Amino acid sequence: MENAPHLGLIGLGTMGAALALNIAEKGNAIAVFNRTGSVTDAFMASAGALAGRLTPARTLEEFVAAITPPRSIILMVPAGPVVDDQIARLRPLLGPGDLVIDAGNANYTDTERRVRDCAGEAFDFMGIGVSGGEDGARHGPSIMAGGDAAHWQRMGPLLEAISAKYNDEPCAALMGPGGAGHFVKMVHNGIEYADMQMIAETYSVMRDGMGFAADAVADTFEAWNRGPLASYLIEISGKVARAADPITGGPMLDVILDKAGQKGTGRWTVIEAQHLAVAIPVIEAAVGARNLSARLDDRQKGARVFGAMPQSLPTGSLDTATLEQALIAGKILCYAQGFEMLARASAQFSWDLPMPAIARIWRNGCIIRSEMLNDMARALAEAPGENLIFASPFTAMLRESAAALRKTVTTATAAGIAVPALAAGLSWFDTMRTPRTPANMIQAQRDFFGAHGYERIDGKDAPHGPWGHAAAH
Ligand SMILES: NC(=O)C1=CN([C@@H]2O[C@H](COP(=O)(O)OP(=O)(O)OC[C@H]3O[C@@H](n4cnc5c(N)ncnc54)[C@H](OP(=O)(O)O)[C@@H]3O)[C@@H](O)[C@H]2O)C=CC1
Ligand SMILES: O=C(CO)[C@H](O)[C@H](O)COP(=O)(O)O
Repeated sequence: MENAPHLGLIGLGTMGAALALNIAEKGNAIAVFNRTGSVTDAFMASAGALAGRLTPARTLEEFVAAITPPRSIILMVPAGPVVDDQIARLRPLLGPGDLVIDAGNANYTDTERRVRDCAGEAFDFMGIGVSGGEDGARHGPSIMAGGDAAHWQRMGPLLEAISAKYNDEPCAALMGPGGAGHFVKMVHNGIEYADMQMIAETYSVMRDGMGFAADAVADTFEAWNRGPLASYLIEISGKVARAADPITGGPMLDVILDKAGQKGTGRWTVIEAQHLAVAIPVIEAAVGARNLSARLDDRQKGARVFGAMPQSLPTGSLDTATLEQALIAGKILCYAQGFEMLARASAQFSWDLPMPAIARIWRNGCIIRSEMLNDMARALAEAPGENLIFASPFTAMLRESAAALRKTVTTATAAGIAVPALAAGLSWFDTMRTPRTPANMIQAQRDFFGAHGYERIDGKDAPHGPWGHAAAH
């Protein structure tokens, strides 16, 4: 039976190879195919004892023929046209009962379109979000599935088996129909961008403002990883800061160009947030910071024209305990925005997203896994409709940490250390506790130039003005 798979996987890159081995390790036979045949050979050579459960194929025809119907075929290829191309190539080879599963980082609108397009086909289609990088894919990722109950009934047991576990609970769940799984994965990545950016901002304060060498930065992150900030991203930040460059012998961080890459999921999150009219300024700032990081020439010109930033902080003006509290506050505010976006999408698209389950399956396996997500899962279960800042224990944590966030943002800003994500979190928080914002001025301006109208605070009728329109010229 080992060589009669119902399962297949296309795309033996970083994620696909690791996922295929994970699937095989859990006792499943699986056929594998990769566009470049030599990659398949290298993959099989590295599979060791698991090779007996793997059926390599040289052509797509051979691959499909090697899978016993009903077939479940996982795609692990780059998002976008490559997925459409793979589906088009598979179309003539598949039959009733077959299921194609896109496990890459697809844009959820593409997934919705593919689900619609497959409605008239013999085979079926579902999209799942997978997080955890190579190690997660190999040993247990977090899996956000999109599809209907029948899809989950069919694929759920396998997805749960290969997923990470938190206290024996699988970090895999059905998010909702169509593109819901990929939407949740997209927001996961938006939060990932923001988490990473805020950590990088505290690194900047330590490096540029406090004169910390890389080892001192590593010591700080290691210490934080033993407290409320304990998380995969803090852990790897400590390891990154500790690493030495094999060429110069100096800190690895010091030789890495400060130009952040991005494949699009963070940008998609920001775009979708605008469509949903939900404010996620911490994630927006993180995406903007990546964009600005690419403009090295302009940044060098700016330093020449206006004077270089940042400057050192006055001695004793900030310490690592304050920075840690600032990051705790920033993290809570960022997740509050991310979960609010998920709640808004859930209502807008009638998805009924399982909010507590989302926090639960992010507790392990994925890149944003952290201790705090356990409390978030509990808070979302107790008060599903409530923004996290109003939920226990986060209200109390914010009361304790908000002053540190303000001190960090103001002190860093005074020294020209850019902390856009932390500052965006603070402004959002300040707005969320402002009973009367200056939006009355916006409404008056809109009515002045466009007769858009406004509401009065006393509820009385207010058609327009009075603005004395001659004054406009
Ligand atoms: N890397 C990560 O940490 C994570 C990645 N993802 C997502 O998983 C998917 C795969 O990523 P990853 O494994 O990192 O990517 P890799 O670049 O490592 O692998 C890409 C795979 O896709 C194949 N491929 C590329 N272009 C084509 C094409 N035109 N036609 C057919 N096959 C093609 C490659 O085959 P060949 O060998 O022939 O080039 C290779 O097998 C992406 O959607 C990514 O966003 C999701 C979570 C984490
Ligand atoms: O999905 C992921 C992690 O969850 C991938 O690693 C993704 O590539 C990260 O996004 P980017 O490359 O834009 O930083």
